[in-house]
Amino acid sequence: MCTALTFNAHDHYFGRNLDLEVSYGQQVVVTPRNYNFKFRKVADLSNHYAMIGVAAVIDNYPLYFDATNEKGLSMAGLNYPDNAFYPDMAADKDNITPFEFIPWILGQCDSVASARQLLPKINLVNINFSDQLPLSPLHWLLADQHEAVVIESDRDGLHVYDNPVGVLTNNPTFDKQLFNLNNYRDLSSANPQDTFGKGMPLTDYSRGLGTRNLPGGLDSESRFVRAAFNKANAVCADNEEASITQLFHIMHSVEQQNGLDEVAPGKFEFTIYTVGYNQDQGLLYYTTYHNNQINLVDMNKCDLESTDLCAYPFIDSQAFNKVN
Ligand SMILES: C[C@H](CCC(=O)NCCS(=O)(=O)O)[C@H]1CC[C@H]2[C@@H]3[C@H](O)C[C@@H]4C[C@H](O)CC[C@]4(C)[C@H]3C[C@H](O)[C@]12C
Repeated sequence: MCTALTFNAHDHYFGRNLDLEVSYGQQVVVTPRNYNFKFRKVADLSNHYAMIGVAAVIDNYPLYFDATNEKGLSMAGLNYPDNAFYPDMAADKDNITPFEFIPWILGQCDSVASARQLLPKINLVNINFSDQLPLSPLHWLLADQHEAVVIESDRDGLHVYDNPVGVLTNNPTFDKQLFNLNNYRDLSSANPQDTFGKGMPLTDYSRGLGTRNLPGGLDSESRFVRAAFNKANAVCADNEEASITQLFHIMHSVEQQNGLDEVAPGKFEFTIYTVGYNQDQGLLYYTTYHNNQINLVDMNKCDLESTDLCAYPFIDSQAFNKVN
């Protein structure tokens, strides 16, 4: 499972946890403006917006899991099993494969508003990257500094949902996830009033009672509610360090600890990495499961006019700050 969300604080931020039991050799990858993006069924994009993100690079092609472009538009693909449906070719549409979707949108759009112009023309066509890397059942969170949408390709077509909470996890469909928040309207960062009933005075015995019914599970509905609540109530000082620190606290509040989510006998899904993008400055911050230190990659330190990908392997081991 995975979680992605937007967070507005000192600047505008976009976070994503990748929860999985296997690695695809992903790394931080900057695609400069003149890298030639090949597409299976539409014309190449030889000049496009530069982007930074997490990708598996296969045959010099960046298979992005999540990314942000130089205009601050961010996008992440999250698992959407049993619901995602990718149709056959459609003659009257732009036939984009699911693995090309992030480059197609981030390469050409500077905002959600401009992506809204392209989305109705897109058919997410059922073409594999390769036999070894078959189609992934995904849905996507797409966000700029001002708004977020969720894109789901279901049996009945492509849905673009406005996302007022700026959060996405996995199943069920996004409209159901959003409706489910109504069941939690009593949650509060303040201790609740005693409304239990007459003749039964109850004690305010602990701080935090307003969050007692916040779901704690790792399932996708619980993480959706927890991420939405934690984000909506987050406070932090108005600077970059405090904003990034707070974003990573929110992301880690829905992370998967190794050992808690068994997906096959003796095999556990866990939060392999957490990324936090500063959308205004082209920065990618990350932690990995084995490295709590927040690491920073700045896309502007790569030659953004180049034709070649610029890749940085994850630093995936713990560095203790030795005090004595
Ligand atoms: C599985 C990943 C999503 C994380 C997630 O939601 N996991 C939870 C699993 S579950 O719900 O609990 O079953 C997704 C996110 C991005 C995906 C990758 C990207 O789409 C890029 C390529 C696309 C290729 O078609 C398949 C390999 C792949 C490299 C994908 C493998 C996998 O499907 C990834 C890594």
